[in-house]
Amino acid sequence: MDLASKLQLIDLRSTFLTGSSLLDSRKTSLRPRFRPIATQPLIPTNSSLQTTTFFNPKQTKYHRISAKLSAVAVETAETSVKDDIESLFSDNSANENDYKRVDKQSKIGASSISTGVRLENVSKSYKGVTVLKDVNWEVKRGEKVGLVGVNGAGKTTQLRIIAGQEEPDSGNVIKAKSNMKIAFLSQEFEVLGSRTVREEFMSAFKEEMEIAERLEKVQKAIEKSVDDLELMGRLLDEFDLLQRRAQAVDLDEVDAKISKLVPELGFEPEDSDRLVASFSSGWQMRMSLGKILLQDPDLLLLDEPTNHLDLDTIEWLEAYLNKQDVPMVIISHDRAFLDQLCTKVVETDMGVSRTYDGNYSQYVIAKAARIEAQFAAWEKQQKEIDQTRDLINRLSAGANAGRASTAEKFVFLALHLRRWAKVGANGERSRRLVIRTGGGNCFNRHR
Ligand SMILES: Nc1ncnc2c1ncn2[C@@H]1O[C@H](COP(=O)(O)OP(=O)(O)OP(=O)(O)O)[C@@H](O)[C@H]1O
Repeated sequence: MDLASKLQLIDLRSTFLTGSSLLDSRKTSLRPRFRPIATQPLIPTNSSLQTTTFFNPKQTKYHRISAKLSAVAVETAETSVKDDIESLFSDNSANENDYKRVDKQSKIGASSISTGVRLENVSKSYKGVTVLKDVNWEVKRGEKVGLVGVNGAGKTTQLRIIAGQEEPDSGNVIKAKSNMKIAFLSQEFEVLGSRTVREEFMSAFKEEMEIAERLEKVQKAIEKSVDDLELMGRLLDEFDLLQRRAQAVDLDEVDAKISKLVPELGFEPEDSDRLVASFSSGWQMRMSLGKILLQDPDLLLLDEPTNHLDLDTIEWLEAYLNKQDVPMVIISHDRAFLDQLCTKVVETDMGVSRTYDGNYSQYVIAKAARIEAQFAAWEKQQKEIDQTRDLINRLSAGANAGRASTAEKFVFLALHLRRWAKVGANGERSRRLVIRTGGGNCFNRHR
């Protein structure tokens, strides 16, 4: 395609930048500033295309937008002019690598799931110390899983494995889709005090921001490349590509989403222009959470989100999270918080996980009942052991008196004692039976 056709094509495609709510200059928006460049020849003056206009003059309204944008734009190092120009062109290999990285972390196979994530036989050790041992559980859409366990039990490790920040030593993390958006809200809220509230929300749209910023840079480069037709052709191609990407990510929707979310999070309209630093940690948490939700995550991981929050904010957070349908995993030492939210509790104890349906109170009751049942079974076993030991003692006495043979004693032991080794009060092997054939006691018990 020749240069004239490319310019014409871009002229048509650039209409996505016009006629939207984003043209309202009272609002801060994601749009970059596009100045009309028709006053300046795009290509040498001997060309018939010199008066071609491919940006809408209305877009001069983006001055304020651009200023906002630059505050959140990713800073680039000053390099040579040539490097600057080359950096404007898309690097397709980056996307490919991203894809490979994501694919390595997730498995989609026979046991795939339609929503959320499943841990299958996940094990993890640090420096030879086992933290997780064949851990199994899952979270689906509509479910809120509370991860509980003592300090150091491996709760955060599980979240980090799900988020792809750690690799399990063995086992699988089955994800509903390979490019799953996993959002992680920790107690350290990721906000920048020097941004305004609206800029903070805009920063959630990393890809969209990058596209908007690059569109602006490429446009400037096109203006400066009038003496180099080959370069201009490449830049126009890049511009075309970026515009198509901008259409795909739908920049208009970004702005609408932010406008909808701001009041939902409890902010007043005038708060949009206030600096993040002027808000308390509770309000900064709302911003952090808002940014996460703006990205429509497929899975939400929360690690101690209530730390440093006042009671009112915790209650607001409970109510807000309760309305969300996204699969959620929550680590919290705040039992009331877990009680309000959880539909399922996964306890990790000595590296082993156990799933309980219901909220935190139901987990406490179910766990108590399980321990009671185990204890009852253990007590029953103790009685049987004592009774059997009496019988053995009597048999031994009988054998000494010539009434039972050694073979008869061993048959008795085989029948009655093997099962004792299997179950302890906590379900573990609690006793080891050692049968001595010599004199003295018939067996020893070791706890
Ligand atoms: N990168 C690491 N290197 C070495 N040991 C680690 C690493 N990450 C975690 N651990 C150890 O693994 C164990 C589990 O840590 P983890 O943070 O998952 O526990 P937790 O249940 O979240 O604890 P807490 O409730 O205190 O946050 C701890 O003993 C911790 O010291």
